[in-house]
Amino acid sequence: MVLDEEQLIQIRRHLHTIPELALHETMTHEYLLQVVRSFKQDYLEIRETPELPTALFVRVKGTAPQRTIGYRTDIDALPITEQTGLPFASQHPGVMHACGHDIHMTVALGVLNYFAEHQPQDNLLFFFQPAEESDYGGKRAYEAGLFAGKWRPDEFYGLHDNPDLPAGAIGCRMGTLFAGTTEVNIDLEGQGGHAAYPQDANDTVVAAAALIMQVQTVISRSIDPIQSGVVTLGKIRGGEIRNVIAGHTRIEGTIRGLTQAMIESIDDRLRDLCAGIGRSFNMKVNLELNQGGYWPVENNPQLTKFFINYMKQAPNVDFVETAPAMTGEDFGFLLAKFPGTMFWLGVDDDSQLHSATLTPQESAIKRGVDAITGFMEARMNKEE
Ligand SMILES: CC(=O)N[C@@H](CCC[C@H](N)C(=O)O)C(=O)O
Repeated sequence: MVLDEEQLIQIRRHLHTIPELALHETMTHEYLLQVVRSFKQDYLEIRETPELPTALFVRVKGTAPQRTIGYRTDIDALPITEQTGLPFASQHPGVMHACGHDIHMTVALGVLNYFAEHQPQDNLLFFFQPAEESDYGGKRAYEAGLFAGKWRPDEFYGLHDNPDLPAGAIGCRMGTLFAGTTEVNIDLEGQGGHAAYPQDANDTVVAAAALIMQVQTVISRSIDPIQSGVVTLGKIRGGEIRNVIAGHTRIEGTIRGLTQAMIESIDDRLRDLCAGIGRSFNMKVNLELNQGGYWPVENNPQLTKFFINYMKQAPNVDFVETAPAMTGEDFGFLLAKFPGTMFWLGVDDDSQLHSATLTPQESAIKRGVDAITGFMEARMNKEE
């Protein structure tokens, strides 16, 4: 039976109650399995992967396959305490689907459900991916060899919800859609001591403050203003009590740039600044930069042209040509391995992604499912 809009919304609401952090998506995985097993099984093959236990792969066997079309959704949530007041709000304290991955999963299930009922011409591969917000599950899956043999997509598609677009609208662009990112961890190791005797200690809070202010000059003074980049230091932790000088402070942040060259040049400036602070404050400053799989999301020219042309002329699809965004996505890694397209699905909300009040419009789900199934059917009827 093809899921109707109400059933899709119920699935989304259940997923919304059980958000889980990267690589810990066990309840989500179980629920996804349960839903997929409730679909018509004639053309489906479900695969669990001990190498990446919370991932789920589902293959739909085509009638006369010329290719395998991949579709990826992320499944993890964020360490945010929900403040929506919704009756189906998160039941997991301190964790929330604040980036809309509950919407992403539901759209993927809707598309899969449609093709479980209407056997496609090409093979389809659905990848329910753990760890998008951190820990780069897409890269992990690739490096564990999970896309080998019949599980290799010839082309790959995936979406992200977008509160700034009308509910159900599809947004996309040729070229770079999302930035590449580098996760930044900085540990300052000084000498703790009594608050009254700074001369005998080496204060990492003061050094961290100086470093944070210097980092603010990277974008404004070291980067071509015509291009763009971001450095956000989102977390700092140092010291335990007001009257003890902190011997250790940790800063965590993220670097963003639309090209790999930009990311690498910001990485280099950060290395220089950390080394300089280490020298001037006479302490160890350990900088760890980890790009993981968060490469710039580069849409494939040929496939994206076809995608955009389809969406522009499809009845019932509002298509919006979008600008590049500084959000990151480890789908960028997978798109560097397999050609494909990432796109936005509008969910029309005043709250931004990663906000405790994010409330995507649920009408976007069915419209997203219809747009994607229509696109996939059109793609299957194309020779190359
Ligand atoms: C769509 C989205 O919000 N993605 C995340 C990806 C995070 C990448 C990485 N963990 C980092 O923090 O650099 C984003 O924050 O853009």
